[in-house]
Amino acid sequence: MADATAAAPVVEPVVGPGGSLPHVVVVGTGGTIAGSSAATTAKHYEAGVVTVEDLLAAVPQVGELAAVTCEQLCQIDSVEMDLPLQLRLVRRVAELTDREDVDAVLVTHGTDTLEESAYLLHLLVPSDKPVVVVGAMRPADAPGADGPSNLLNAVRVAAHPSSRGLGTLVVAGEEIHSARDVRKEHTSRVDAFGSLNGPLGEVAGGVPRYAHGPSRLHGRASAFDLEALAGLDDLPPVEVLVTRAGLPGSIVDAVVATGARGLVHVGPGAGNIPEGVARALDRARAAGVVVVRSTRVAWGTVARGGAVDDAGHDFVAAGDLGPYKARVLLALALAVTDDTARIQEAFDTH
Ligand SMILES: NC(=O)C[C@H](N)C(=O)O
Repeated sequence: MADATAAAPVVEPVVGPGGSLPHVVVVGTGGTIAGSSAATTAKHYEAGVVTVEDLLAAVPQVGELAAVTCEQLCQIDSVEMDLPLQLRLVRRVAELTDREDVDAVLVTHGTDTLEESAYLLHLLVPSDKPVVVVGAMRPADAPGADGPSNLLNAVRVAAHPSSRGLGTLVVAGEEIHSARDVRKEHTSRVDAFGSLNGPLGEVAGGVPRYAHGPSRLHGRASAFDLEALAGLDDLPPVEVLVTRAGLPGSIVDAVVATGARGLVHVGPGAGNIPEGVARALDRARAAGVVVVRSTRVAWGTVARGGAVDDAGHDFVAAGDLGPYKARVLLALALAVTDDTARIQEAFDTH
């Protein structure tokens, strides 16, 4: 299914003596959490097959925590996610959090690009209401499927008042990560996600417990205003270019020729750049392309003026933001400005 929107209550809430339960809207986008092994013989399983209503119906315990309604924004393997669809997701979540009768929004999403969609939500949704993104590593019909328990924990997080004001949260197993810091760091294990400085908190005894809050600006406090992007169906093109030993500068020129307005360079170590590539990146910069320097190393900071003279080249240093989130932030920044000082500030604070 490519694109459908439906809203129907699927889990009858059990209303306790204290009054009504929080209203959580679950927006389905597909992924392995909605995957099925029975749906294909050509590969291990097909992602994005089971509807979000059916996913929720398999976890009746959520009815004790929240009044849940569901809608299906799309039904895809998250490898197909792109910025136009991610913008649609952000706008839909913002509309929902704006509604008085909605207390929190939960997004089910494939894990492959979950961190990029979650980061865009984190930067743009102007609300203190909890926004939670959740996926799974095993398809819904696999033995030991992790989707149902992840979904239950995600509802626990979304429905709890202590989750307010923390931006977009990613629930993986018992862990609650900030969308800004989380990354998928394993191809197949159930505990596939991690954050440089650990999760914000965990679900223990059925309750979210936070050790600390998100480190950077998000939502209403971020420099980005969703309303200012009204009318934009896409963000400016930004490419990610990985340096390997002996990469010819002509590859950089070819990428620039595609019309890229921004380039995230993924270098070894602390974002190092070979001389020939640096000359090509200088040509790109002279042509108006904004160059962000990032690293192929899993974790750590690309410090401004560290491995490279960023001021001399007029490059932007990505800090500890990985290359794929750097692409998201640069695309968003380029929708507003070409000024590299302002873009560096955005990288330092978001
Ligand atoms: N575990 C997963 O969700 C992987 C799947 N390919 C997806 O991202 O949609």
